[in-house]
Order: sequence, then structure tokens, then C-alpha cells
Amino acid sequence: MQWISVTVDTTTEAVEAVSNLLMETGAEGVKIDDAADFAHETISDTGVWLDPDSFKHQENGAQVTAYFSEQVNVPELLPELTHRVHQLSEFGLDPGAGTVKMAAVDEKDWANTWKKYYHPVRLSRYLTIVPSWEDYQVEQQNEQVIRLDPGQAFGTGTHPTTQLMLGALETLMRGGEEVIDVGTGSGVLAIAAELLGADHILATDVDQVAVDNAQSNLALNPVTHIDVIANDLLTGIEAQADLVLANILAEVLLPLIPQVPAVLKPKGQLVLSGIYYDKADVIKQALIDNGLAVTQMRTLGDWVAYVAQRPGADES
Ligand SMILES: C[S@@+](CC[C@H](N)C(=O)[O-])C[C@H]1O[C@@H](n2cnc3c(N)ncnc32)[C@H](O)[C@@H]1O
Repeated sequence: MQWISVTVDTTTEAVEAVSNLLMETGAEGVKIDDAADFAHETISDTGVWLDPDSFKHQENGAQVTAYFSEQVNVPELLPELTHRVHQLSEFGLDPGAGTVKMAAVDEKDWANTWKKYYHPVRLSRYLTIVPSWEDYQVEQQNEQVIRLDPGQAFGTGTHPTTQLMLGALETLMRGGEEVIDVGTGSGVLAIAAELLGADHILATDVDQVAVDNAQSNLALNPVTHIDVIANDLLTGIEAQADLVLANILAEVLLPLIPQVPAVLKPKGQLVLSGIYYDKADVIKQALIDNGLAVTQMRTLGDWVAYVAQRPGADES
């Protein structure tokens, strides 16, 4: 079978939006090459610190490459895709050059592309992401392995916005929590939450492809306390949670924030990521305006994450 790749030249801030656009138009997976990920010393997929000057990488801006099966009429999609990439400027995102190029790829090459880029990554003190096809032996006591099959929904687990979420989760979780994971993508955060001791996780995504991908990824892991449903943000959700997680673009977090206090228990915490640094103040203000106290601000490269807490029952 032949695959078709579509490569968009864009900017760091638009990477996630462009990836979502490509997935929405039917891509089976996206690969991101982002110069910002190499602005400083970086960690290799085998966990070694690397000097970016010592290897070939994206030097400027970012490139998102999406893979479509031959059943999709990609040439017909290109004009609309190009238009939607340029339209991102209306949402305050700089699409950069926004050029869209198409090429044919063999299935063998496509599979190898994934295999070339995804190897086990020790992302945090306790969490290691392992692609479904790799054998992996834990290196440390207490190391938890998350097995993922990347290539469908967003969430190889290695994106800086996901790393920020996982790092925050490790500081917040004590065990026994009720968790809601909004925009679960590959299901990586829900799986991490169960491995770190959550009692139950409700994982949602507006995109059925992500819901299906998350469900397949759950089957790769020793998890039994996660329910995945298709849902728009927290609309209609009546659960009461100790933790709400959301790693989505700031534009989507803004309508989410006012929905959060109703599903958070007193002293419950909200963890938000996916915030490009120039949107951080707007998100912080929205948290405060909705009665949430900001308790942590975490950064990685140009990305920001916040932890915010609902006041206790006697404090509101
Ligand atoms: C950046 S990905 C995050 C995936 C994963 N949680 C992670 O941290 O790696 C954002 C996800 O949010 C989903 N999403 C976007 N808008 C949404 C909405 N209105 N309601 C629920 N999910 C949404 C997207 O489909 C996508 O899977």
C-alpha cells in the first residue's frame, strides 16, 4: 500500500494547531520537526543529553508532516488545507510560510519513519514511554512504563506539552484520586494517572479517532480503571474529580476553564498545558476570574503549564 505525506512549513506556536488540522482532514499520524525543541541541550531517545550542534535537526521554524492512506484524495484536500493553515492567523497564531507539499511514501518507509523517531524515552522520574513494538527492561525501581502505539492521535508522549503534564502529575498525585482527562489524544495522561495510583479516570476527546486510539493504547497497558468517551470539553459531565487534566491549545482551554469548578471537589486541582508562552497571562487571568488559585507555573522551552486549585469548602 502507498502512503501520501503532506508537509507543512510553519512556526513553533502553530505546530499543534497544524497537527490537529491535518488529523481532522484524515491523516493517520503526524511527525513534528520543531527547531524550538533543539534550542537548548536536548535529551535523546535513549535518555542521553545531546548538544544540538552535534547532530542534524530542524534549524528554523517547524515542519509538520502528516501521513494519509492512498484511499484519501489528498490532491483534492490541498487547497482547503492551505487555506485553513493561513487562516490560523485569525486565531492569533502565526502560521509562518504555511507552504503545503505532497509526496508519495511506501508503507515500508512510513512504518520505518515511525520506528526511526520513536524509541523508549524516560520522560520523568517515574514515567517511561515505550513504543508498542519495542522490548524494554526497566532501568530503575519504581519506573513505570507506558506503552503507546503512536501515529494516530496526538500523543507520542514526548511533546513538551505532554512532558509538562506528566511532570506536574508526578508532583500532585498521592494515590486514590478521581481524575478527568480532557482531550486524551493517545490516552497517555490517563494511563500515567492510573500507573501513579488514581482510582478512576474519565478520559474524553472530541475526536472519535483519538477515542479509538486511546482505547487501543489502554489495551497495551496494565490499566483497568479508565473509561474513554467522545465528548466536547466538560459539557454534560457530572463527575466530581480530585484532578482535571487538559493539554489543549489555549484557545480551547479558555472555554474549558469556566466549566471546571463545577466538576472539581473542594481543594481539587486543575492541570493545564498546551499554552504557548504568549498566551500564559490570558490563561492565568481566566483561572483567577473563575475562582481558582494558581499554585504552580511550569515551563519547558516556550511552553507553559499551570496547576490551579479550587478553594476548600470553608474558604469559598
Ligand atoms: C494536544 S492533544 C493532547 C493529547 C494528550 N492528552 C497529551 O497530553 O499528549 C489535544 C487533544 O485534545 C482534543 N480536543 C481538542 N478540542 C477538544 C474539545 N473541545 N473537547 C475535547 N477534546 C478536544 C484533540 O482531539 C486532541 O486529541
